[in-house]
Amino acid sequence: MNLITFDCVDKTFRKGFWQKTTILENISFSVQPGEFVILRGENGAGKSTILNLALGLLKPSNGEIKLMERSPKASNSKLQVGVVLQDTQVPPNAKVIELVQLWRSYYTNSLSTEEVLGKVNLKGKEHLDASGLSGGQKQRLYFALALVGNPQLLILDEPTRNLDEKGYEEFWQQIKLSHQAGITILMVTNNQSDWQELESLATREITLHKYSEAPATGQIAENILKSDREARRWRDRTVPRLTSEQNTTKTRETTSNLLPAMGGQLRFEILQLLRTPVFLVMTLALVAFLPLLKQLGIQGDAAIESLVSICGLVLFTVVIDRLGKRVAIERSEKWLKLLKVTCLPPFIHIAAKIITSLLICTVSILVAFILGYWQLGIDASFGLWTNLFLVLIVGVIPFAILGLILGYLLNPKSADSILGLSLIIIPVACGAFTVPMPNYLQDAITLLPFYHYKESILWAAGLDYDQQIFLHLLWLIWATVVFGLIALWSYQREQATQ
Ligand SMILES: Nc1ncnc2c1ncn2[C@@H]1O[C@H](COP(=O)(O)OP(=O)(O)OP(=O)(O)O)[C@@H](O)[C@H]1O
Repeated sequence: MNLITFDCVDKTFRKGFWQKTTILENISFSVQPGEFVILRGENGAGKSTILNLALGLLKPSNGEIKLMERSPKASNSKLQVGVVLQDTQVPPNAKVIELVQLWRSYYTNSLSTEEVLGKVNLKGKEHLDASGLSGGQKQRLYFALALVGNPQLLILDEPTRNLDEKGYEEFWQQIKLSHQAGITILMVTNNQSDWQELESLATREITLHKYSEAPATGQIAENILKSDREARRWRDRTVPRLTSEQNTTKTRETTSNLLPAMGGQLRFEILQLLRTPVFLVMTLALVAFLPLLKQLGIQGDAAIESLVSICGLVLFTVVIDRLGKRVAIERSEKWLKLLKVTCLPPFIHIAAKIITSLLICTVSILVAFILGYWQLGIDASFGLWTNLFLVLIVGVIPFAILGLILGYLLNPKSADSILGLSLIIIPVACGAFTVPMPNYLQDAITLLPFYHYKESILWAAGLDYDQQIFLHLLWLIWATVVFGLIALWSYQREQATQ
């Protein structure tokens, strides 16, 4: 079994609208269990591109790539893979221990937090803000995250960058132990001092030539440094082999960890939310406008109508803005890239974000209802409040998914402008404010999911609506399915264009 297979792979990048640049052409190689492979080459030759392709972060222009005998885009291909890449970031407001615990929740066979922090000597730094760590400490943290899942394969891109002398020695100590324990390693390094260590460890060296300077034999040249038998003898000298029973356990334990991963991701999102409560405060501030309506003498049906309009607007703002902008920022800050090289399935990432936003929505609706009852004197039955709550919260799900789509497709600046604009256009389109418009525009509006959300809310609130509730609910279900599929596609597309 090959752990990594590249079969006749080409990679071109777009340069401007029309032009394309070829970076890799006809690249074939494989990495087998137990190997320690060095990938070297000049700056810009395409080494990181090869690693990004191997991890499914980029799509090959031609050819086939397999990671652990699966498509590298499938999250379960990374169940036994630990990764340190260049150009990734930890999120702001997350502590070292929280990141390690988050990673632990993804893997069934994970190491304990203590063990993994001990391996990279970050003990005592558990409660520090991860984004505030020094460059070398961050590099140790990335290595810790790579080791957490107890991987069989380590993919490391310039892992010794920024390490001080002590960090460097500790890193190589861990690498030796990992390799002795049978972990396969693919490492990219241009650091000259690494070569001293690599001389005794590496089993194979792959040299990558720049596409434009490649010899007739092709872009890659392989050099065996240690025969298979020699490498195995070296490992056998230092570690006892796994018994067949231990081997079976290891294989059995590599199924995905969906529920704990969902729990871990949710806990992490909620912590992030509580540490940056701007959204919660802003949302509550908007809802707190309700008592003003009392001063204006608004009562009865008009009071319910105002209440549901404000709720709809607040919910829409929360899901579109929070999800869209947050995801766009996470992408540009390369935090998403760090998540994508784990085995976290995309739907868990998407679901955890949506659920946290729905939590903010729930708090806002409850505050609005309490104010409606207390300040505006809305005396509705328990059944009506419940029905209204359910329609408000369930009906906003397609828009939450739409927010995610925008976040995956746009950069933070464009996301900000488009989201800002939509917050004006959509309420007008839904009739929250009366603006004269031609008939054809009014007809076109009935095709928008926003219109169906508004009509469903009016129905739930017992107000005047167009008597087509099943049609509206069907439209919202249809929009959820279609937006859900587009969200998964845009997540994949984002992977392909990073
Ligand atoms: N997403 C991208 N879009 C366009 N060009 C890209 C993209 N990613 C990489 N490149 C180009 O591909 C080439 C190879 O880049 P890559 O980072 O793989 O090289 P490298 O061998 O890892 O370099 P280094 O040793 O400096 O890290 C570079 O010319 C780079 O500009």
